[in-house]
Amino acid sequence: MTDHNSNPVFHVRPGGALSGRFRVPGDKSMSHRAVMLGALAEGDTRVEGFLEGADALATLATFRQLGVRIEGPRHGALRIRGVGLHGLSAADGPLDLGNSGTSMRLLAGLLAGQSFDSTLTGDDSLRRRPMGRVTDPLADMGAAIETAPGGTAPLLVRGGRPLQGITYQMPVASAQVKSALLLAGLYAEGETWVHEPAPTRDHTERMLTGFGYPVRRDGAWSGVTGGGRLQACDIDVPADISSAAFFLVGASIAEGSDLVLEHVGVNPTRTGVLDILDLMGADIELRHPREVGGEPVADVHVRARPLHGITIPERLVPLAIDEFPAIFIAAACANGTTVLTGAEELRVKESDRIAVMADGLTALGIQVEPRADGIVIHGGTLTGGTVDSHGDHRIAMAFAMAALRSSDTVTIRDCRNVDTSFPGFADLSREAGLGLDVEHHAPEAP
Ligand SMILES: O=C(O)C1=C[C@@H](OP(=O)(O)O)[C@@H](O)[C@H](O)C1
Ligand SMILES: C=C(OP(=O)(O)O)C(=O)O
Repeated sequence: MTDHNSNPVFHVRPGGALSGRFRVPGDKSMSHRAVMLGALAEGDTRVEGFLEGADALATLATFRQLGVRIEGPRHGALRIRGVGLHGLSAADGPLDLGNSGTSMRLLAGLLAGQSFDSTLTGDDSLRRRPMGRVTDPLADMGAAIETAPGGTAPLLVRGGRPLQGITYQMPVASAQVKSALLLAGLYAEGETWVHEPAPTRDHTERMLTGFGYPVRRDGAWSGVTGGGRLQACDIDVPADISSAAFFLVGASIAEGSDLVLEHVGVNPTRTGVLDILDLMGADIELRHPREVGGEPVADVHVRARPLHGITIPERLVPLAIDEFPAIFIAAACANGTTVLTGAEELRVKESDRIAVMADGLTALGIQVEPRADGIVIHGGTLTGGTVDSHGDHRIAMAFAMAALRSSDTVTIRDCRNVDTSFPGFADLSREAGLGLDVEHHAPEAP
């Protein structure tokens, strides 16, 4: 377990290979939604495979503050005593969502439909991220949400406002915006329809359907009608493909690697990383494809194979949006040049993932050309060196895998947030063959 009073530094020895068969922790997107929809349902919802990482735990703590009784998590199992769509009660203080953009944006929509006020806040990173993308369309529905100057958190979500359904075409392909509007739509008069400019993860739509709430889907449109009910159900959360991605890349780049990742969620709105690695020449095979609770799942077998640079098709960007830090490491180890465009969203994640990855790759001797909406990465030889993750969990884990191909130790600073999405990453990756040591640092005085 990570010591939350310290800011760990990873030291990763060069070389090695990854092998074994294991299951990475539960899907973060589905874990958030399981708690939210379970809380709003009538009856008890049992969840298995819940992600016990800080982001999903922030959502869970929020619903406890909103008066929902939740037992667990115990080894990924939860029992949520649903209170029904209108059964939440006002929290006794601000809701602190830590590092989690998904929690804040989805809750902005859900809480806009309540009879009471709520304040949503988070850490420094979350308080820098754009919230206007949800508060503007929610205002069109009749919500009253106050933001800090610049449209950032803290958000004061006023309750007791009647909401009306809207028809909204999203300017960015965002599952968080789509989900926020659909959740507000549960409380709105009439129909709420959201159009996505490119396919984004559809866990909200699938899970609402699993809870017996009708969702209409028509091409790029998703729609709900307010005033229905959610019926409790059982949810089996698969392993998170976004966490699996570090091992897919690590095993692809490290000669001699051979890994099986079990029970991975392979919803087609999430498998861009598999398509991109396939285009780069990776050896990845899906075994025993099956459907679990309305979500496709498979065991993923990966073996090392030389990769080559590619121009990443823009249509794959939203389908791999969280996997780019790992994909950039694959590109750095590939023969030739990889070009990414159409990915300006990476600049407003937990960190500016284009700038922070470009700096880290440069520090490890790789030639890169960052662009406003992407990056060009020239595959080369990784030296050792020190990189700063800027508190971004995915950047820390991506650079840990880079050491498999570096000539000297890779040191990664500011790894405290790895626990947000992947508790146990250090131990699991060590068991798989990574030479990772964790050094704990006391936090700096404010
Ligand atoms: O809906 C979700 O669970 C998520 C959607 C994506 O964000 P955007 O909707 O901002 O693209 C993704 O980056 C995030 O990690 C999780
Ligand atoms: C972008 C991410 O999460 P969130 O937006 O929920 O902070 C992520 O996990 O990579």
